[in-house]
Amino acid sequence: MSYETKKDDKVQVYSIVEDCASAGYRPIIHSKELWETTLPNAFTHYMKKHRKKNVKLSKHSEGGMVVPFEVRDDPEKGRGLYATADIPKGTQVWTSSHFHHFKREQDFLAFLQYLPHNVQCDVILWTYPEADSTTEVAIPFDEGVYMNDGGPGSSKNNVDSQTVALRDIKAGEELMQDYTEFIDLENEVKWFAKLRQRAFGNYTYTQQGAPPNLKKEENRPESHLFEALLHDSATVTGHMPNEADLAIWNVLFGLPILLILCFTKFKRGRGQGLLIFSSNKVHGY
Ligand SMILES: C[S@@+](CC[C@H](N)C(=O)[O-])C[C@H]1O[C@@H](n2cnc3c(N)ncnc32)[C@H](O)[C@@H]1O
Repeated sequence: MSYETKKDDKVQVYSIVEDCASAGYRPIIHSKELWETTLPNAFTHYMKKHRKKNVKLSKHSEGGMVVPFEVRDDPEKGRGLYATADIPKGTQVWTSSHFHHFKREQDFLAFLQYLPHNVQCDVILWTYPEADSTTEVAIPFDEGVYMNDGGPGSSKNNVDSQTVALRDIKAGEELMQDYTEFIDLENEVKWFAKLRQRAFGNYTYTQQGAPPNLKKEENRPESHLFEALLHDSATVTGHMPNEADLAIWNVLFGLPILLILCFTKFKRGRGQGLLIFSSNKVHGY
């Protein structure tokens, strides 16, 4: 869908998704490719073309989550971060080497242009308004974006606003923050609130809770096979199904089926084509 905004009194039209909550957006557990390639590439393209600057982004290995963790999909909260080892109180759990800020709507929209729609929805979900600014929003390009909110003042919060463990955290516990410590719910960045509203309707940070398609499996219309893969094998970091895994699945299962179908079709036909030719050879014609 198109999204119009004004820059220097000229109307600019961007192709930005506006209907993530209803249009079948699938919140998948992403492979490392998203953090290491897709998002950095989109950002460097945007900087080069729109800000006329070349940027050199820090390597993914230089920051982000710095404790052992896995990403799991919770039916209520969507994706979340879980400790896979005990974390002592006072440990830094995340560092901010991949943090990006956008002050202007047109910059954020220009950046989104370089992303597929599904990822645009994720980026809009993960971006948040800076607490001490009325114009600026921020997003890290790493798995830190999966950290959920434990609620204001709740004992579920075990990570503080500086991303330090507030108490000893046991392996298996979800890592949670109090969003109100770094998001100013009273003074949301207006241009971003509008964009988020267009993408997710009324499901905002102020109404705690995930958008319906984050919450319920049955609202995710696409492939059950992929969903099953996510749940069965994707919870441990480093063992998530990525594009390469899916390509192997396609070759393993798709190719034999395709060959059988082609073979049957050609055999019923007039005996032409590569498959019959090789089958002729096999049978010694
Ligand atoms: C930074 S993202 C966190 C990761 C997110 N769960 C996901 O699947 O990508 C923030 C969004 O997660 C959801 N969320 C965070 N904490 C939640 C909670 N305690 N209960 C329900 N939804 C929550 C809300 O939709 C929020 O806007």
